[in-house]
Amino acid sequence: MWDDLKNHAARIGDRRILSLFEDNPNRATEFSTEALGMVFDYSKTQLDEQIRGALLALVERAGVAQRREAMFTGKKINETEGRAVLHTALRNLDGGAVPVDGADVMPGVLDTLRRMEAEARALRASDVTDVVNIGIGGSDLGPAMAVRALAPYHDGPRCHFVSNVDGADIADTLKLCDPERTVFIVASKTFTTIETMTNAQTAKAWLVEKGVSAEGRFIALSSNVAKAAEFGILESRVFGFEDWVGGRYSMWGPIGLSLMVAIGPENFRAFLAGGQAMDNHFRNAPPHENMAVMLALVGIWHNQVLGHATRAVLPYDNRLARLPAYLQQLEMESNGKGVSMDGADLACHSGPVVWGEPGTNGQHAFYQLIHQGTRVVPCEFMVAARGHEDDLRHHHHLLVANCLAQSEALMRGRSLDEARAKVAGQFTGDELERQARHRVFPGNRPSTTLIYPRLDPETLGRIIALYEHRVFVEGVILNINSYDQWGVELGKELATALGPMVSGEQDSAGKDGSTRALLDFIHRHGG
Ligand SMILES: O=P(O)(O)OC[C@H]1O[C@H](O)[C@H](O)[C@@H](O)[C@@H]1O
Repeated sequence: MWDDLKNHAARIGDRRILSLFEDNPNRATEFSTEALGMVFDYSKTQLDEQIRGALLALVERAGVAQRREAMFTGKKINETEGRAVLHTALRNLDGGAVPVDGADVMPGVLDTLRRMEAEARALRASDVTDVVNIGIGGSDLGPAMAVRALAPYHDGPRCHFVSNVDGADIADTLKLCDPERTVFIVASKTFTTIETMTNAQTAKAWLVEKGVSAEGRFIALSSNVAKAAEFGILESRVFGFEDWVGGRYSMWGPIGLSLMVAIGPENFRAFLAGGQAMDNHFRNAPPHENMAVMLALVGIWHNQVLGHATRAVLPYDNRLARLPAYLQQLEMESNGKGVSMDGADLACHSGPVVWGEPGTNGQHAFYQLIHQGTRVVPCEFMVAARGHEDDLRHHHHLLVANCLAQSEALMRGRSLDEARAKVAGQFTGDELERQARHRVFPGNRPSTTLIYPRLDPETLGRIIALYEHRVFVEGVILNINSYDQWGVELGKELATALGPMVSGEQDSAGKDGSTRALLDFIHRHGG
């Protein structure tokens, strides 16, 4: 199968993407997927009928449909941790029963959702002005991204996000808060993560220092209810979730509490409904009309087949500024693995490096490399037809024009002849030639565009669920367990061992020369 795809790559050679549009006037519709009011346009890539067919054969051969049913029905597809993968249950608002080990998880899910709603309503009605979410990774990136994304719906208390163990993070945040009117949400699935526990203790100490009782000022979001109680958080303010919710998939449940406080329970339900609608689409649409499947296949084509090691996520939607960071965890922690399900070396490359920034800012920074660098960076553009600022429609028109211009420029490029014509009035002879070469754009660079009406809560839910399912499909095709993260363990172990060496309680004997020299520098400079 991979050979088949490699043969297609050889067949197309340096074929111009633009010529595919000339050959087929319906290409834009035939090579895009429409679902739930959004369009995923992958026509500005090299995909043709045959390549799409070969990619769809991968879906069939990997058993994506069977694996998908196994996920939705609570089978323990996270095999290295022996867990089901059921973040979809958290948004299964009007769906049926979801069994894990023979018991329906839905009554518990809906009960927790109602408790969260009561808590959010109480907080929104209280004199609390600031809510600080203390969490990291999956207990931070989702709500932090979404609170920013849905700013136009934010009518609750201010929300802050403290994640880094760097004291600067919490210190800068606490400066903005009134201790009498601040509530801390300690978000940690395990309730053992050192960064989060350290920040939570610092928050508690800050309240004490300010003469404010910590009682009633802390809420816990965790699957380790016992640990949360040990920290002194009232049981009624602990919102639990089960081990079948992975950290980076957890914003749909209790980890989303800060978002619910910000935008209100109704809007949060709309976000969940958007996710659920994408689940239904993913579960029911045939592969070639399935947005998540096609998004995954385009990714596989660019990364595993053509060998482009990175992909850029470029939202032309400033409120999605944290989406690239969110997707970095979602995609790279899920599919950044070198071993397949059965423990063998992966037969192809793992998932790509994901990076990006909102447009148009990125254009004035790194797009130079995207247009003229020697490596190809497949770009994933995202844009809303309409913004929220109706009185600033001219801004939105410029934003959209830039988004469309970039994908067109990447595809079209600028030939040497065109470049010569650009500088003909300024230079002559060899100098004209030299100057022209600098102005050539190779073009033929692939991009996709996800376009949606407007970034409202439901649409955000659809987009996030879409990317979750894309990761799932890529993971199944690569035969990766997308739901564990053993690769983060070693650094944590070594950090624990290094702690006393940094503080000077223990000497650094046995460490490598570089680590010892760095420790030495820190000690010499008062660290
Ligand atoms: O929610 P927590 O248990 O505190 O975990 C926070 C994060 O830390 C870990 O190191 C994992 O790599 C992440 O997947 C997780 O989201």
